[in-house]
Amino acid sequence: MTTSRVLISGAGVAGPALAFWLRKRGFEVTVVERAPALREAGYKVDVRGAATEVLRRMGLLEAAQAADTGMRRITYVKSDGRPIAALPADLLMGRRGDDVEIMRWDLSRILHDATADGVEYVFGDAVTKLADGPDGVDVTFERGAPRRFDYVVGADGLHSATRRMVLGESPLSHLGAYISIFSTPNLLGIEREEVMYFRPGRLVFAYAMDPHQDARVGLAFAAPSLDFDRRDVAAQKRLVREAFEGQGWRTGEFLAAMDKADDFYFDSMSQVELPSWSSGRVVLLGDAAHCPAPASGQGTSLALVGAYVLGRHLGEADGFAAYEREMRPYVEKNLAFGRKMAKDMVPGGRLAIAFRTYGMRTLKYHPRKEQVIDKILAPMHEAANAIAL
Ligand SMILES: Cc1cc2nc3c(=O)[nH]c(=O)nc-3n(C[C@H](O)[C@H](O)[C@H](O)COP(=O)(O)OP(=O)(O)OC[C@H]3O[C@@H](n4cnc5c(N)ncnc54)[C@H](O)[C@@H]3O)c2cc1C
Repeated sequence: MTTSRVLISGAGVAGPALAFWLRKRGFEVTVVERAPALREAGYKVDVRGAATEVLRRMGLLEAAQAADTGMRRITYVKSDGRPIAALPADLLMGRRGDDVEIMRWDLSRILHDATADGVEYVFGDAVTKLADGPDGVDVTFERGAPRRFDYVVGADGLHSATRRMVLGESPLSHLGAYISIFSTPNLLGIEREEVMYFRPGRLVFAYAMDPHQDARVGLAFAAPSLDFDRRDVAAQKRLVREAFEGQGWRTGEFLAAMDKADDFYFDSMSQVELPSWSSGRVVLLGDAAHCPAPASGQGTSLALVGAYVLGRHLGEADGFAAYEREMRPYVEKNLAFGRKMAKDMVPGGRLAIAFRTYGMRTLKYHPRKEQVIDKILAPMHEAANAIAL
């Protein structure tokens, strides 16, 4: 029997994780990544529940834990910067057992390094055309020579080009908010701390691991679907400025830092919901198949678990159907959770903020705050564990 050749488009989280399992099964794996190198920009992401078990089975849990952000505290502030409440990060984020919070690039690097030997990584290229036939998929690249693969996997994120090529335009489900995130000097001098500030229809957050290193600032705001060019960064920065100008606390300084930031990220809080994740010999994975929206905090976990499940089934007669059958209920739970979180992430009006502020103030003194938080976060833990591996 000849070795099956698999092309994975995207070296984020899902792509290298799938490469890990396929290489183990003896596939010849190529990963093509549009960026010229592993993408360094990013934010912190969570690995929870079933996904931590996947990292353990990969033998990478310890490496991920060693790179944990070690965030200690979440502080809510008023417009004059005075704290409303400061609570332990693990408590508020509902961290359990082996859950990991890690910078996206650290995780991506760990997965890449674990697969660099034996997997062909091609950076700075992208698929332009897929011709799916009975004997394989003929793939045309932007730069490289055309090649034939037995299977192609689209692990190319929320705006997946693979998805567009095989399933046509599928509109994203906009959840009513936008989020931007970028690096700034650590203006607050914080260490292993996240600071949050709420305004009607707006959320500002800033976190840093080290007082001497850059912080990440996030600016999220409620808005109906906006028309903007995804390549026009200056226009996106203008949208964020319009939403946050004059909003108090340190937002003016953050906006000034945003203008200088070269790792500015901006996107809609959106989900991908598809009736099917494959067509012929092409299959989608991770955010490309089922982005649950950043507010869910579950995208990374879905990507890792999806890679594990697809890695077991790819190449079997009914492999894509089995992958989808096992993943669907877990994905649906997390999409539902993501929709709920997107509503809660950015507060509505002043009343909603007053309610939240009251909750945070009193929680600090609540004798059973662990149980209160556990109850609030029960749907997250349920979603994170809604698959038997
Ligand atoms: C602001 C923000 C905060 C988030 N916070 C969290 C969180 O707290 N917890 C959590 O679990 N998740 C979080 N996420 C989501 C998480 O980052 C994603 O769900 C996760 O990274 C999905 O992995 P992926 O590999 O499917 O996609 P991605 O990580 O997006 O990787 C896709 C890769 O494909 C590449 N690519 C794109 N197009 C092409 C192409 N045409 N050809 C080749 N390569 C291509 C990209 O450069 C990228 O490297 C957050 C996301 C955002 C945006």
